[in-house]
Amino acid sequence: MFARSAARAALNSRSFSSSAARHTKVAVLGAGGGIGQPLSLLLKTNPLVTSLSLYDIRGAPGVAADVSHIDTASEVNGYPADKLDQALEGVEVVVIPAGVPRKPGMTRDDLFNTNASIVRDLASAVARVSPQAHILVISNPVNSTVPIVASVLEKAGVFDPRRVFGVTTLDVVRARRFLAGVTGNHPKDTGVTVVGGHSGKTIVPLLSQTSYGKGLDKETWSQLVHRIQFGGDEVVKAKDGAGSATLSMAYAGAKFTDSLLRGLSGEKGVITPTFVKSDLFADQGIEFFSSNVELGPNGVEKIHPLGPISAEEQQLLNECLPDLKSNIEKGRKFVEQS
Ligand SMILES: NC(=O)C1=CN([C@@H]2O[C@H](COP(=O)(O)OP(=O)(O)OC[C@H]3O[C@@H](n4cnc5c(N)ncnc54)[C@H](O)[C@@H]3O)[C@@H](O)[C@H]2O)C=CC1
Ligand SMILES: O=C([O-])CC(=O)C(=O)O
Repeated sequence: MFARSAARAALNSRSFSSSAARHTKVAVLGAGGGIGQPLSLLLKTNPLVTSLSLYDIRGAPGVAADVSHIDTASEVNGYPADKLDQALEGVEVVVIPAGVPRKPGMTRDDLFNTNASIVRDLASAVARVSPQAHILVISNPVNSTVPIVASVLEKAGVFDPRRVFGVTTLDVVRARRFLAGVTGNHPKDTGVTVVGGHSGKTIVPLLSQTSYGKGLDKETWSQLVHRIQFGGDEVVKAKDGAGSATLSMAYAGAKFTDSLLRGLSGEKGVITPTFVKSDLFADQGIEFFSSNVELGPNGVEKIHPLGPISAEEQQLLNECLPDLKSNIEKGRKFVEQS
């Protein structure tokens, strides 16, 4: 009897302290867009989110009114173009899908001219209003927009490399799904670590590290790698001018946000690839790199090394690094010259 009531008391105190630790206010900047709307919906269903702040230069109050009727505990507020600072007040996690998407024939780098200044200005507002926030960058080109955010925060004197993330989760989601399609297994059994950056040849899937991926014949392997690297183009082509991946990206963005929130709330062993400031290839002048990262109460807790990779994967990595370096430098230079 005593043991049971003591156990119940312990449970109650644990749930009290964990809910106290989990009062997380999350902002979505670009909430009215193709990604922003379903992402806001998915975040509304996440019990780790207690308050959702939806901002866009177009349509956020409408999205917020709609999403706010969903019967989960979190509160939702929408903010129009001139209320960015209010949207960011007290926010701990900021997810940024603001910016233009690709049309057929464009590379992600072709988005730089429009999206660089959008991301720079949003990052400046975060630096001013909620400098402690964790920033999750979805806007492309991620290889450049993440360095832009870092540079803006550095200029403002508030950069903490543990709190800035490029969301590369869609590459991981695709790799898992496409590998399952090839092997006939359930995707839950075909997890793949994807490293590097988030565009074309900078996306490097480490299939040799998975039991289902390492036995593939050469032809199947190279088709699979190509599909993972250029999965975004598949969607851009199929949408035929109407944009790029939005629904799968919202899923991936919600998945990564959930991982971060679990880490922030003290869960151990939350490990996922994300594009962060990293020492892994710093000796080659590459400041940011996506690899498995352990997430914890402070954001990035530990950056894992790549682990053993095959000769073919080493070749992919060799092709990734020069492009990644120039994408990063382009982002850095943009803020220097702003
Ligand atoms: N990291 C990744 O894996 C992926 C990234 N993306 C990128 O995400 C971005 C958004 O894509 P979509 O949602 O499809 O585009 P979209 O055009 O449907 O939505 C973008 C939204 O951003 C808003 N916006 C523009 N400037 C803004 C500003 N200064 N402040 C706040 N909001 C602003 C627009 O009003 C619009 O509602 C694109 O750059 C796209 O390339 C897309 C898919 C995957
Ligand atoms: O391909 C695009 O432009 C959007 C994107 O980043 C992706 O789907 O991976």
